[in-house]
Amino acid sequence: MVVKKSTRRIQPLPPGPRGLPFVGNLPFIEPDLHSYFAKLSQIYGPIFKLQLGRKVCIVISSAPFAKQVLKGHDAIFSNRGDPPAAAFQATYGAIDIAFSPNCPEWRTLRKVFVREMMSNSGLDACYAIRQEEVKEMLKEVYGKIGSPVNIGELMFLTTLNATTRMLWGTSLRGKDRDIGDVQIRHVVREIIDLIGAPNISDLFPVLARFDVQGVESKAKKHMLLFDKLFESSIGSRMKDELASGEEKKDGKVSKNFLQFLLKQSSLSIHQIKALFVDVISGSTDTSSTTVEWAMAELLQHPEIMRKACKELEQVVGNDNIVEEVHTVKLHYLNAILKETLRLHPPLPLLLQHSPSTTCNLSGYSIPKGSIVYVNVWAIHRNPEAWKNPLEFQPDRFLKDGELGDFRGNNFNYLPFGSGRRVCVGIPLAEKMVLHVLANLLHHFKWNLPEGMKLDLSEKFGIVLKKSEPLMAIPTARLSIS
Ligand code: HEM
Repeated sequence: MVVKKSTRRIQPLPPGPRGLPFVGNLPFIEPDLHSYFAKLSQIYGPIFKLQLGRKVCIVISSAPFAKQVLKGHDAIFSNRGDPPAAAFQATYGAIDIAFSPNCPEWRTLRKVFVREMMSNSGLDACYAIRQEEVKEMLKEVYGKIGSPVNIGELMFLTTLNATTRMLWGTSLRGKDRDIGDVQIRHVVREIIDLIGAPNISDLFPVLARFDVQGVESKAKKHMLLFDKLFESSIGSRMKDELASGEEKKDGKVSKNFLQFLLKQSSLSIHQIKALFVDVISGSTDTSSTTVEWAMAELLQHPEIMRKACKELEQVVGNDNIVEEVHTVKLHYLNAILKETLRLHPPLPLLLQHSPSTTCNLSGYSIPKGSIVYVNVWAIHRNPEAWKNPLEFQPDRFLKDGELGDFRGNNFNYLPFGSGRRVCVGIPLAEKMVLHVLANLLHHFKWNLPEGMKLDLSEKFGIVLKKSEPLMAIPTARLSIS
C-alpha cells in the first residue's frame, strides 16, 4: 500500500510571548491594552498572537496588515466572533449593528440606518434639533461663566439629547421626566465600561454560565432602565394619533427615525431597540471624548487655539453663532479634529473582528473564531508614516488632503475603521463634533482653573478617555449670547 504524504504545509500562528498552561498570557496583561500591545509589537512585529484563557487573540499594528484584514479579507474578518457577555446582554442578543455577525439581517439594519438617518437628506431633516441642542448647551455654559465646566460631560449630554430627539422625537432634559439624561448617561457609561472590562467568563467558555465577576448580571440590570426608556418612547409613538409620521412643533413639521422604523415590516421591535442602544452608546462617549481631547490639546497649545479662533472670526464673524454650514469652511478646525482623532482615536483597538473561517495572512494562520484587534492607536503613532508622530500638529492635514481621509481609504489613519464594519455614524459625528467645538471656541475664552496643571494621560477602555476629566473655565468672547 502506498501512503501519500500530505504536501500541504501547516501555516504557523503569528509569533508572540510564551504563556502559562491553561491561562496563557493572561497573568502578564497590562491594563492599558493599547500601549501594552504597542510595546509587544516592538518585540514580535506587526502581527502577533496572545493566548488569553481559551481564546486566541491576534493583534495587528501596521497599515499593510490592517489593509489585509479590513480590505483584502474583509468578508471573512467582518464578523465579531463571540461578543463579550456584557455586549450580548446590551444588544438584545447581538441583533444590533455593532455586535451582530456579518449576516443578511445585519446588512439590512446597517443599510436602513445609513440610508435613512445618516444620508444628507436624513441629517438635514433634523438639523433644527441639533442646532437647538447646541444652543441649549451654550445657554448652560453662559450660566457658568467664571466657574469650571466639565467639557466631556457637557458634550455627552448635548449629544445624548440631540440623538434621542433624532431617534424618537423627545429629549431627556427636564426634571419631570421619569428617566433623565444624567441617569441615562450613567447607564451608557456603565455598559460601555462593562463591555470593555476583561471578563473571565468571556475567556473561559466553560465558566460562562457562572458569570464569575457578575458582569453579565450588572449589564442585565442596567439594561432594564434602557429598556424602560425604549418601551415608553416606542409605546407612546405607537399610540400617537399623529402616527402618520409627523410631529408638529411651533408650526414646523419634523420627522423622527422611530416613525420610519415602525413602518418597516422587516424589523422587529427588539432589533429597533438594539439599534437604539448602538446609536446612543456609539455616539455619546466617542463624541464627548473627542471634544474633550481636542479642548485639552488646544489648552496645551494656545497658539493653535488662537489660530482656530481667528479662523472662526473670519468665516463666521463676531456677530453670529456658528451654524453647521460654516463648519465645512473651517479648514483649520477640521485639521484640529483630524489631528485629535489621530493622537487620541476614541476606539484605539476598533471593535473586535473575528474570522468566520481559518485564514492566511502573509503566511500566518489566523484561526476561525480568534479575536482580532487592529491597534489604530499604534498605527497612528508610527514614525515611518507620520512625521513627529507624538506632536499635536494640525497643519500636517492642511498640507496633504488625502492624509486626513478618515473614511477608511488611508490605512495609516483609521479612527473610524474601514471596510464593511466602518463606523456608520461618521457623518453625524463629524457634524456634531465640529459644530460644538466651533461654538465653544467662538463664544468663549477658555482657561484652566487656577493652579491646575493639564494632565494628558489616558485611561484605556473600549473608548480611550482622558484619565482625569477636563475642567475648564469659560469667559465670554462675544457680545451675543
Ligand atoms: C468621534 C466619533 C466616533 C468615532 C471615533 C467612532 C469610531 C468607530 C469605530 C472605530 C468603529 C469600529 C469599526 C470596526 O470595528 O472596525 C465604530 C463602529 C460603529 N459606530 Fe462609530 N464612532 C463615532 C461616532 C459614532 C456615531 C455618532 C454613531 C451613531 C450615530 C456611531 C455608531 C457606530 C456603530 C453602530 C458601529 C458598529 C458598525 C458595525 O459593526 O457595522 N459611531 N465607530
